[in-house]
Amino acid sequence: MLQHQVKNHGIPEMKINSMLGTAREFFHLPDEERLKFRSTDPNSVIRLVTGFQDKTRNIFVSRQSLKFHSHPVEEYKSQWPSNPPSFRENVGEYCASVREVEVAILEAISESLGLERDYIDKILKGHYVSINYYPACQESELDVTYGVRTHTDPTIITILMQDDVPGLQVINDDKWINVNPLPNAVVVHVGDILQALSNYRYKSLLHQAIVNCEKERVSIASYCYPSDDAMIGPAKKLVGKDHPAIYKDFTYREFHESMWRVKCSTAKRLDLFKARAD
Ligand SMILES: O=C(O)CCC(=O)C(=O)O
Ligand SMILES: [Fe+2]
Repeated sequence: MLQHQVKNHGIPEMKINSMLGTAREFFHLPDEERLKFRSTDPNSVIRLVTGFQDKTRNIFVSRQSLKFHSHPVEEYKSQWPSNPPSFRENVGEYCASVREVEVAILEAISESLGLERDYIDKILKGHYVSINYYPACQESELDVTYGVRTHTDPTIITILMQDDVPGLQVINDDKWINVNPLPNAVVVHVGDILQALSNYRYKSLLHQAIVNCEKERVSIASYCYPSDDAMIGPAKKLVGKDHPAIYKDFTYREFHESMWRVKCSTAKRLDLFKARAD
């Protein structure tokens, strides 16, 4: 499994619509209201990231995103925006529902690997949300404007909810394919941590988002990640004579730290933790 759209996940349609509506409202607020959350510190509890020019490739990355910690909801809620007034309630309810889906999927993944059902739950810590907003772009900017550049997520899994505007693309046999939104479905991506932990049985997904000239687009990414001290090398049960360990043991803290320190394409991020240099 690289990526799946999952329906009947149990998140009520009403909560999905409220979440997407609140997200849109937030990004329609006046600049000064949103920019209060701007920060370049990746460790801040909440931060707004705005569009920027990637000079090395001469492209404009148009995504704006509000990124924040969200589990447990009660611990972080007071630091979330109070404008629009529905934000804390709608986002809190959505996040609590997503968490349940996340745990169920992680249990199924653990079992599919022949590990104890709670193997991944045990190292699970947080849940980090990125509310992504892609303004409609001008036709003339199409060649130079990206939504989000090609990347893999530094997560165990990511649960992505998109509105009804297409934009997400995933790689399949070296070709980009569109993941057109299905009503109320969530997209589940495998992230880098699951790739390491599963000793490459699951492979993290290369994806990107393109922009649309007719309509703005909103997506909600829920990133599920381990605690700082969690060991995220291959599970011992998945290593043997026929399956040498592809990665060494490392902590999530080491991974996270190197992610910000070492400038390399996200697809190469895990190479730093390989058991043997090829
Ligand atoms: O908006 C999308 O479809 C993709 C967003 C994404 O890849 C992310 O937030 O990591
Ligand atoms: Fe992503």
